[in-house]
Amino acid sequence: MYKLHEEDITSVPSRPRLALTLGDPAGIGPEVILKALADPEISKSCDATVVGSRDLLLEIYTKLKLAKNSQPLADPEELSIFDVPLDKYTQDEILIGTGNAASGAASFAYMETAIAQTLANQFDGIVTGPIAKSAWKAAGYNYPGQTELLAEKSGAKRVGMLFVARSPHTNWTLCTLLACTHVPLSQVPLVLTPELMTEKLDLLVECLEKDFGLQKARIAIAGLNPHSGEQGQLGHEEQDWLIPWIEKERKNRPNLQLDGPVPPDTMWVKPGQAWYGNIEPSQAADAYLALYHDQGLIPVKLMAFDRAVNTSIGLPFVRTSPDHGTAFDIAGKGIADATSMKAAIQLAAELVSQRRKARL
Ligand SMILES: NC(=O)C1=CN([C@@H]2O[C@H](COP(=O)(O)OP(=O)(O)OC[C@H]3O[C@@H](n4cnc5c(N)ncnc54)[C@H](O)[C@@H]3O)[C@@H](O)[C@H]2O)C=CC1
Ligand SMILES: NCC(=O)COP(=O)(O)O
Repeated sequence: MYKLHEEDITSVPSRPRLALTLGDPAGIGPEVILKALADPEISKSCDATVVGSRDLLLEIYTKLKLAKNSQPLADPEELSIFDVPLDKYTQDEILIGTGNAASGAASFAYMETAIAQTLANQFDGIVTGPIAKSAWKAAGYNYPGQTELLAEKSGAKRVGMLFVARSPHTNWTLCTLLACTHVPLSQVPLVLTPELMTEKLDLLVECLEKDFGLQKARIAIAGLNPHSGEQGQLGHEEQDWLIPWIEKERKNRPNLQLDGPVPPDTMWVKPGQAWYGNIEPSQAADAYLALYHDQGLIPVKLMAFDRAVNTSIGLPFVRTSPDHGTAFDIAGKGIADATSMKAAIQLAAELVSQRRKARL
């Protein structure tokens, strides 16, 4: 269904140059990067440069090697590393398993470095290790997430948070865009507007065309309230603006199939069936537009927590990230699963190749 294939990576002259930020060094970011780069399939898919503190990475590597049932790890001595050294005070304050001001300052510095280097054309894209927003805040950086920092530094006016996951059962691809992201639940109905929805739909359509080769996509759009408001009985947003907005967009975009507002609980039945192979993939939509963070991410993580990729769309370069967070509870134990980080690296490499080809 989608045009992306592994051979896309090898048919371009040079391998995609990817910056891999360590994320919060107190979390599992360094571990999943070292595990991912130990896999030859992953390391050959791109020219990877780890952006982070070399000394700290060596220290974490040494500890992880001693962990029980230690899985293969790339040796930092053999990796390309863009060193972001930390002062001794900051390095001493970093405690594996606890996000704090020091770990937040470190992960922020890695991101700033990777973004600056990518804007200076040293990299084609960034794969980010997970950070803790609270650690950024403790370090004095008040951003809701990495996406917002990326948008600000790159000057992108519009940005979208898209989760992409390929089913290991059927190879079907689940694409879920969040209309609003790090917004408290009480603010969601206030933040959602027809203008915001149009912006997100534009981004999604551009991405499906440019990155996934889909010109006539079918997109399912969730309702906000139970049963999409049950004709106003269980909430009014659908009648007030969501249904009129979808009808207007249907008229404006005749090449798209826009379903919705789909009752939010049943919206995920078909993708679940397509994911597990219980229906033909063609019966599911090409992409799902969820109205808020948990409406989209609970089903994505139920189906694909081990392999979904958080993809920023609308930036001037490729950015992907695993879907999981810092997992402080297991950091340093050597048990973190690197599948989502591997998928994030592979997808970034594919997207870079796809965009290069589109420019030819
Ligand atoms: N892209 C990013 O930077 C993201 C950052 N976060 C941040 O991470 C921090 C922790 O968030 P949580 O909600 O606890 O989510 P989390 O994803 O860090 O952890 C949730 C649960 O899943 C487990 N887990 C997560 N990744 C795993 C892996 N690769 N292998 C094995 N088990 C894994 C953890 O041990 C934990 O039990 C928060 O500060 C949050 O803001 C959360 C999601 C994405
Ligand atoms: N739940 C997604 C998430 O927290 C990722 O945020 P970001 O750091 O990629 O902006």
